[in-house]
Amino acid sequence: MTVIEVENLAKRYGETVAVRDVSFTVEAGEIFGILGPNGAGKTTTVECIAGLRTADSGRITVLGRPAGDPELRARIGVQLQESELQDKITVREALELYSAFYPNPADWRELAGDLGLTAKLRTRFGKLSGGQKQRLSIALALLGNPEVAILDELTTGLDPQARRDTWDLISGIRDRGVTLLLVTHFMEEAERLCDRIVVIDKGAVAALDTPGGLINRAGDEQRIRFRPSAPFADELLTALPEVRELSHQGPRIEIIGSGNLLHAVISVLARDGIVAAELTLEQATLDDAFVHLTRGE
Ligand SMILES: Nc1ncnc2c1ncn2[C@@H]1O[C@H](COP(=O)(O)OP(=O)(O)OP(=O)(O)O)[C@@H](O)[C@H]1O
Repeated sequence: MTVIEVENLAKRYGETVAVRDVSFTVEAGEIFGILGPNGAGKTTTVECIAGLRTADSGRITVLGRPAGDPELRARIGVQLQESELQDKITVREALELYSAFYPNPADWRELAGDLGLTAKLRTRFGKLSGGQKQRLSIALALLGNPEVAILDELTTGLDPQARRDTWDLISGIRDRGVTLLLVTHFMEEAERLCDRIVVIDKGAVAALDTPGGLINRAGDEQRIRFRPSAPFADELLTALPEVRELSHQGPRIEIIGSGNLLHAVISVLARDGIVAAELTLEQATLDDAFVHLTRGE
């Protein structure tokens, strides 16, 4: 079932074209990522989906209704960038206050427990750490028991451990049947969490694929480095169809190639009783794919 449908979305602020032409669909139960460089139009896109901004043209439906429909308010949970609360409000007060906005709120105590906030219920917002603030804003986005949650840059500013904890949390939210739309700058995050990713660049869709599919577009090039246990003739390896380049770097050898490169190289060396010590293999990453897709004009 399609949960979010965006068709030819366009939005400008005065002279600035924030979104030129964006289309994609999100299916029920997916974790769908929006990736793109600064100013690409990601936040504008999700704000239009959440009904917080009106599109200039194009069509957006969420759960079969037009974006902005009042009926959607309780069915979409939104955690947006810079959703700062007042410094003096306590965690408990914020949770109670937001609960009152919804007809069928989740049990805020349970949510606070799931998000590791129980010990902080009496703490004022201004005294929370970055990670705790982030977890509270996720809790507030989930208070209404939404069917769709929109999370914008949810782990920006978090340390690596807090980021990993948040990833586990997001997977847990999906397991409850919530469809998730994530805006992120972190490739590793997108790769780990998202079923599919749309890359937006300069207000338009640059690519839409699974993380693996995007990586494949960056090319199949691989780089192997190792120290051979005994000298051998370069031709032994350069004759392989998988090998494109071979170079010597002191005692180490670097090979660039594609296909089943590692297996081909190791098999040939093994035949001559040569061991490849200190072996490393580099493959294209989502970072490479991102740069490849959004590079220059
Ligand atoms: N309220 C606004 N008024 C005027 N221009 C805006 C406004 N909001 C965004 N813009 C401009 O629209 C463009 C797209 O901004 P948007 O915030 O949607 O991009 P983004 O991809 O979310 O960027 P970032 O990754 O930096 O958050 C940018 O050029 C931005 O400066």
